Amino acid sequence: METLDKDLRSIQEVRNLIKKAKEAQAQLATMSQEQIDAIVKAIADAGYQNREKLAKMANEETGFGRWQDKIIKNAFASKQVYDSIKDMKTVGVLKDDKAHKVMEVAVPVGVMAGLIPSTNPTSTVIYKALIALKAGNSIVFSPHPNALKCILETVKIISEAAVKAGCPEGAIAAMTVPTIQGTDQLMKHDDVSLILATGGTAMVKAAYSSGTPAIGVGPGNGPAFIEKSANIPLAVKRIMDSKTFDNGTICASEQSVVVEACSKDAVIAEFKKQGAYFLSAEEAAQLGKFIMRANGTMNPQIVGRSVEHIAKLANLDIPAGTRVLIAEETRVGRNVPYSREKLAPILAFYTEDGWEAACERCIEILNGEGAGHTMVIHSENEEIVREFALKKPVSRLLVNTPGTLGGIGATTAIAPALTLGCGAVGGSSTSDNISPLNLLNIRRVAYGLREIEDLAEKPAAQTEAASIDLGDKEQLINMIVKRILAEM
Ligand SMILES: CC(=O)SCCNC(=O)CCNC(=O)[C@H](O)C(C)(C)COP(=O)(O)OP(=O)(O)OC[C@H]1O[C@@H](n2cnc3c(N)ncnc32)[C@H](O)[C@@H]1OP(=O)(O)O
Repeated sequence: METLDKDLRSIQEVRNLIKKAKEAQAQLATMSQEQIDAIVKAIADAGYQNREKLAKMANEETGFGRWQDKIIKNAFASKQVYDSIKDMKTVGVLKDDKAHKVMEVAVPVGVMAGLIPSTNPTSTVIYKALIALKAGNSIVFSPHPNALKCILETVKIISEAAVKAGCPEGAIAAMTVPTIQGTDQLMKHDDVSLILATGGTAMVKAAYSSGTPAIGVGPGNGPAFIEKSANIPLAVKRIMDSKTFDNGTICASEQSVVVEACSKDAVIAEFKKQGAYFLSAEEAAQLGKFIMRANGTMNPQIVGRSVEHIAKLANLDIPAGTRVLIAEETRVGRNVPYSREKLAPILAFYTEDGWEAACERCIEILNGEGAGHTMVIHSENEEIVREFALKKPVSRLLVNTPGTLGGIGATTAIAPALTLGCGAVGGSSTSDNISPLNLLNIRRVAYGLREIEDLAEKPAAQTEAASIDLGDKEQLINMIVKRILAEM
């Protein structure tokens, strides 16, 4: 009875939020680029100013990650994302190609639904609000229930700042009673035009099945291949820094390391030197039981947790100061937990004979889970990087950079984003790092350049066409019939 009541309240709330968001969007649609940009700047400034408070709230509420790193994530989502979009033209005429007589006009999609994960809650709200508003849309958030408080606080802070900068009330809103039924209603509502879904596989699938256009992010599971020409200490440092960043909660983070047999010893020695602990077969089996839940999905008990926490959970005795746990693995599959996505400081370690075998292993891992997402290669050999680029089922092949920060565009020049498209192979409509340009439609105003008869290929026919009076339908049909008969 109580659940039913909660569901009804959630559905009713969603309907109200969508109604207001629709009215707000109608006003946004009349605003100039300058007015929209002022709102977007206010959101970015508010997110940045509150980065520490929101980071601490997210960490405290979810138990995931490290608040120190969440500050960096909030700063990234506000400042770096803002810098990358601030000069983007997103309102009115985007392009006017006088030579080809085609003009492009931006058309906001309307009201958006934003699903927010518990792993990156506050940063994802700031990021999604920025890109939605920059494209002239309003957005209603569906918070992951385990991160409700910090998500609502973020929405409050940025929406108040936006309203002060001229944003209509209701353009940025969040469900305060998040239930599956309420979120379902949000995703299926006729007045919602686009869903931006980041979260667990089930929620992303629900978004795709809702009948509303959706941009979703499938699971990541990126391997990092250390090719023999790589600078091993630097490659290991980047992997360690990446895997420990916010305790591994970002989906572009490395999930396994693949090395060639010839450099195995050197790589293991370097990992140990930098604070990794290689689990024995028994220890790996013991910890392996905690990686997945019975239903085959990632176990929240290990997600975003420190090595000490995970070791205690699995009753492992590991050296103090260990930063990452590594298990040697030779298999890949749904029932091989180390070969799956582990948003925690845990890595699988594969050894292969030569780079071609390593290449095949990376493909096998990605086809097992994470196809279309991201992988990393550490190499000084351009030829091998090129070969990898041609073959891998990923949307981002990162080279000589940490996966976590490279994938989101913090240490690379790809678009700064916290929603990373996984392409068709990953069940996504785009392989882009999502930016405002993915959240608007383009109306093309195209002038006629030639008449129908100019489309005929044969010069003779063109001459004939030139002499036809376009108003004379009979003459035009006769000419077309004559041409068809001539070609038979
Ligand atoms: C760029 C990036 O880094 S994006 C990273 C995004 N990736 C992820 O978040 C990783 C995928 N997430 C997960 O696998 C899981 O969410 C975990 C492991 C992190 C956390 O697991 P849990 O806390 O059990 O959360 P889970 O997502 O399974 O959802 C718990 C419940 O909340 C519900 N729920 C989740 N999101 C919502 C929502 N937006 N609205 C309503 N209900 C929701 C789920 O349906 C589930 O309900 P149930 O218990 O009745 O089945």
